[in-house]
Amino acid sequence: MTIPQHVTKAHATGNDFVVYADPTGEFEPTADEVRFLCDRHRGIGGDGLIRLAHPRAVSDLDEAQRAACETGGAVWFMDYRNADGSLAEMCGNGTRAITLFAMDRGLADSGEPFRLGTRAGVKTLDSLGDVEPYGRDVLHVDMGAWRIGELGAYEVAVAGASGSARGTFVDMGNPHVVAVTGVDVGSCAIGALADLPRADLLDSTLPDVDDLDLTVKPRVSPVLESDQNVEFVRIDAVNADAHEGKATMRVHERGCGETLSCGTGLCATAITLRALTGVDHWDITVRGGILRVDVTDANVALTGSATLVGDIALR
Ligand SMILES: N[C@@H](CCC[C@H](N)C(=O)O)C(=O)O
Repeated sequence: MTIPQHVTKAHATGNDFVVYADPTGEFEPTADEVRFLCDRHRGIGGDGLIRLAHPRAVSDLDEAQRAACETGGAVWFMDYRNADGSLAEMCGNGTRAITLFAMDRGLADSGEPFRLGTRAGVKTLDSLGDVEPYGRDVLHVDMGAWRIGELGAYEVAVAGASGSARGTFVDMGNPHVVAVTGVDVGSCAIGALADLPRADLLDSTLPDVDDLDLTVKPRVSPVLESDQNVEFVRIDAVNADAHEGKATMRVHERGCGETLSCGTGLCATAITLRALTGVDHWDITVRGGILRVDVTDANVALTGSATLVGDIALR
């Protein structure tokens, strides 16, 4: 085994992880070990596995990535693996879960900003305590720079549903395609999807977000070589004067399937909604809770809770 005997189960708004600290760098997991630990029937169960290690102990990093950690003041690195054993560049919810874990283990100071290395650069986290409506142990993450592709350049289809939606590519360090599938006409100044300024690019004939079957991987065309995470979004409310909006999102993640929450997916969602509506601040409901996303031209910030569930001694 290249995993330690003691691991911890954690989650951040229902996006769940097996986590452990590896200060000596001797526990880099194999893909088989990740699949075993994340297996919900034969293992502990998780959408992914996170090893907290020093950058020099993460074998896939190149010198430039290690140097970026040093320059950015990141002593610790989030080595993230999807449940299927694949590596991912970034995990927004994972940054909060592993930072809470680091604070709990005395590896990070909850009164100070924590700089965490990731394959998508150094992220800075601040602990906010309990904050309504986001929950307990809320952390704010500066997720850094983002990039959006042409609006509606992809077609997204879902198993068992007729119709399709237009999807927009967003690079959050990891790849996302965001499909806006509807507007709650009751609570929006916008009357319908068709009233959005770029409606011609977004016309959706998919059912409501709540009615989609995401047990099967959605089809995205043209195909992305990187594969992708896919978000399905309903706009629930827009207050253009206050620059605030509310939305509901569901996600099918690359490397594990539907999850209750996806931090990078929430950021990709808010970035796409901002491009459509001009609104910068979004409260987004996912199956695992409510999170806040604040977007500027330069960066995007994610705010949400994290939870340590328990410590497990492996046999
Ligand atoms: N759940 C994560 C994203 C995890 C990685 C993703 N599945 C990928 O392969 O890109 C998040 O909270 O961002």
